[in-house]
Amino acid sequence: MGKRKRTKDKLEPTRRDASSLLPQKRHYRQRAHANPFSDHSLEYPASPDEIDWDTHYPAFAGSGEKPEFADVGCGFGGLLIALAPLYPDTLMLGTYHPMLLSPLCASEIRVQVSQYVQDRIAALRASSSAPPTTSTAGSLAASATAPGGYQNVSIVRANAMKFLPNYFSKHSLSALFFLFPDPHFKIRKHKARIISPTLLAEYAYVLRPGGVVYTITDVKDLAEWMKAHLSAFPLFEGVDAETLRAEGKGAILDAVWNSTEEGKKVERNKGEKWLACFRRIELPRAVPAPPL
Ligand SMILES: C[S@@+](CC[C@H](N)C(=O)[O-])C[C@H]1O[C@@H](n2cnc3c(N)ncnc32)[C@H](O)[C@@H]1O
Repeated sequence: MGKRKRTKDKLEPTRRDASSLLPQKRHYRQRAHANPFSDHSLEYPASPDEIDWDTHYPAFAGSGEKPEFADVGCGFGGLLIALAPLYPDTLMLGTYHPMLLSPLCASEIRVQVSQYVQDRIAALRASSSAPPTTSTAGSLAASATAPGGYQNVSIVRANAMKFLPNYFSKHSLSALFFLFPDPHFKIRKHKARIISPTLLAEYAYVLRPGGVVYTITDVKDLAEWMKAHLSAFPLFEGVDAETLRAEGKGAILDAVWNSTEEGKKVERNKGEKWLACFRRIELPRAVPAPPL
């Protein structure tokens, strides 16, 4: 009798034992036909009070809790998934651009990616509430014991450059993340950058005094751009990593540095990363007037 070939089907059940609950990125590809400027097909809430947060965070239903951490441009959700068990009582919301094909995350087509992250959160929640199995999948095994069971994370498809205050009320956030944002290299595209003087006023509005803006990028020019704009804005001031670590925010810094999919890609490619953090201060500080 000849050797029997191990077919794909025969391998499937074993592989499924370990990872079937978690969605796989390769199943979430889609045509790249989206019109980058048409995000108006989405309906936006008129204000954060119109949002049914209970559907986002069912385990917190009726608590009146609202998101306190916002990851603007959350990609494949790495930061949220890393932070969720560290702050199980803090609600976190990630946003995506609803349509645009990111020049940097070329494989990310929003609808598909947001579906992937939604499925990822659902799978982590389900595996956290299920009795432990003999699964060897590290992330699932870890999720089964994760404090809070990922009930505190959710995402929305929303253009944060236009609608952030529709999701977050005044001073409601204690942390705002811009991790590896799209660089928009060309000068004529700089207006599309997620950090700009006009938008900083909105970020200062949704962040509470004492709250922190975390930025990181592997693009030096963008790092300088973000630092220059944030430093020049009267309601933000730079805060160094040592100070944040002394305040107990070291785990956040580690997640910002290590946990996102873009960050991991930069790591694999041995690229450099530039981290910069800024505190939302209570009263505007004097800043030098720009040269005429
Ligand atoms: C390069 S990816 C970075 C993803 C993730 N932060 C990471 O580090 O892996 C840029 C992200 O920004 C999001 N994005 C771009 N423009 C946006 C906008 N105007 N509003 C909300 N999200 C936006 C994209 O959907 C994408 O998730």
